[in-house]
Amino acid sequence: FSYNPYCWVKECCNNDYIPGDINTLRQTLNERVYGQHLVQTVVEAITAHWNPKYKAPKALTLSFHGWPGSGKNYVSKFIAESLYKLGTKSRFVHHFIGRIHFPLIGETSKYKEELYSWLKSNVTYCPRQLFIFDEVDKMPPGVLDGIKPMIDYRDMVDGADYTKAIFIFLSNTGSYLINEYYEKMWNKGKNREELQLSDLKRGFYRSDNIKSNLIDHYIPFLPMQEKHVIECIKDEFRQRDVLFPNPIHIRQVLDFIEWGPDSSKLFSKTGCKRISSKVMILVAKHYPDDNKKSEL
Ligand SMILES: Nc1ncnc2c1ncn2[C@@H]1O[C@H](COP(=O)(O)OP(=O)(O)OP(=O)(O)O)[C@@H](O)[C@H]1O
Repeated sequence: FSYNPYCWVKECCNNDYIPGDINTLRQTLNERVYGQHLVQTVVEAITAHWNPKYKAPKALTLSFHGWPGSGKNYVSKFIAESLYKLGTKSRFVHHFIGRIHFPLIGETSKYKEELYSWLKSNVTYCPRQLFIFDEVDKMPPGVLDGIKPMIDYRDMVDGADYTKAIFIFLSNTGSYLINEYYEKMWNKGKNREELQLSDLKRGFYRSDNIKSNLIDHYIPFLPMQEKHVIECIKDEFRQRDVLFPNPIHIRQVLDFIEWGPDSSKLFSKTGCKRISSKVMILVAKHYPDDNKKSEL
């Protein structure tokens, strides 16, 4: 552990606090994220990015696209938790939300300036920062222009080195395109896992908030089908100590979910969102504390 007593009590910019545990990330994404085989690209990208051998030429920029409730925030949380000892509570992990942090179009230049100096002071203190921008599609256009020099191919920008930073942009942009493409595949009887990154890339280029040549990896999140939602429901029961929920109760949660599109009713319109409140009610009603672990 660190010899600096300050670091015994406060988070420091060192390997103890930033272990960059890629193996845990790989395993967690494999085991806990359902139906998103393409997210493994993230593991490869981060492995290469933080390996000094490869000398990253720029900050790593990942752009997650997809339907609500398909796992974009969920995966970002796992990235933060495996790279930083304090996870999302780390002072090196920053989460900006479009509608909350940048609500007003008229304030665009102010946001741009503030964002620039905020990012700069953080990266100057510790280069291994994680910046997550959620709801990118709901930010006033132009806010992210201010950070372009920081994610471009440059060793130093204004005295700061951004090449070890990671930027993740989350949005629903392109989700109709992803869903339509996947529905067509499904109609042809193809497997979900046959979908490749390259199949969808062109669509993202057209509808992007940031200059597409500065994004290193576009990750499409596929819409959630019934079998994935069932897994999410079981997770919610497990979190409340119900290891073997009654299938009738799983069905009751499924019945609350709306399915679309009209042509196939293949996907949950809310992905795996809004499940927990339903599960909570069922657990309170049907699983008294003393027999939670067994099937009722
Ligand atoms: N692919 C998935 N595998 C397992 N659980 C998932 C998955 N997608 C979503 N969930 C569950 O649903 C919750 C909500 O998902 P999440 O917040 O990641 O959605 P999102 O894609 O970020 O949606 P939005 O576009 O509305 O921000 C997660 O906290 C998780 O519990």
